[in-house]
Amino acid sequence: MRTGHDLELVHVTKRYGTAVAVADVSHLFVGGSYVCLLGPSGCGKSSTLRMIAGHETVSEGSILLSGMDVSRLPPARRGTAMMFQNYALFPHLSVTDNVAFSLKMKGIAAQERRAKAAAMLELVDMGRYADRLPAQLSGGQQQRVALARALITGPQVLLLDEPLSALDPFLRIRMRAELKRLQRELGISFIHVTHGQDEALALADEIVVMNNARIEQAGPARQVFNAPETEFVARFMGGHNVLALPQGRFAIRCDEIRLDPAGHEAVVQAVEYQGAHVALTARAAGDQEIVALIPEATFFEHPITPGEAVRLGWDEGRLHRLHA
Ligand SMILES: Nc1ncnc2c1ncn2[C@@H]1O[C@H](COP(=O)(O)OP(=O)(O)OP(=O)(O)O)[C@@H](O)[C@H]1O
Repeated sequence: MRTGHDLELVHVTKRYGTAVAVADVSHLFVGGSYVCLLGPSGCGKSSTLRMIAGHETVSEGSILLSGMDVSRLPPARRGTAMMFQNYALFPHLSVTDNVAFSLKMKGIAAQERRAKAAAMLELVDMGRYADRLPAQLSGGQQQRVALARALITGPQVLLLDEPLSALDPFLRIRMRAELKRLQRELGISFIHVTHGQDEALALADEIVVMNNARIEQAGPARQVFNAPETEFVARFMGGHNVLALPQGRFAIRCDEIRLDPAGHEAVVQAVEYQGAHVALTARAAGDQEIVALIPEATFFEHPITPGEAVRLGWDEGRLHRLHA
């Protein structure tokens, strides 16, 4: 559903010399939503984000924000702001001066700059670090400062390039909850580049999966996970088997496969304990590998070891036909 603050890519292509990094991509990013751009290394995610930010020129096509063509505007005049992977804070400036930097460039008076910076630092829970230098902060704290610095410009769209990749796993999960909270509170769009499926599932209202410079599939997180349209999306999102059946190729979630006396014969190759589930990797007729996630309690009623023959079944209705 369109809103007044949508961001729209219309047949956008990015070339570096003869190499095509983004190939004729069109997409509507609905205003006020959290979108994750997901895909393997080199698929064109960062190029897409940098074109939206204005840090990279568009080779062909246009970028519209709130109905206005911003493709040729400088970054500061687009209504977007970008938070970089390495945070890019000025090392010699205090936290407050880093956050207020863009306001200084706009010629806003010192008192107003400080008041706005203080409010932004409160928003990201960094008020008490206002006078420190970046080197005196942890990675997670530097990231909050970088967020405040991006948000102070009042963007309609915040662009985040792998914002969590430099954090340890514990902090990453905390910060992602924080990002989601901020997006909800501010009501603006966040477009977040990641190559982490879990991150995208946890955060996104919409997931846009890119592959080979194109959008392979886009939709609500649950839909992309549960109904992958292509083999690439099924394998990249994980948690699925791709089955070659007489009627065609299908995806089915690994937790939809069960031990079933009436099912297909297979020989167990590996057994992996995963806490809530046990993952059985088995080989069926036609050299087909099938992974079954069996609930832990069910598995341990009759534990299975590699080399054993099992029978695996599923509901036909849970199969999703793959289109490529
Ligand atoms: N400045 C550049 N000059 C030439 N080629 C580039 C440039 N930037 C990116 N590319 C190429 O464009 C393609 C897409 O790169 P991009 O950085 O957009 O991918 P990505 O999906 O963000 O990858 P990653 O997850 O590794 O950051 C890659 O093949 C890359 O080598």
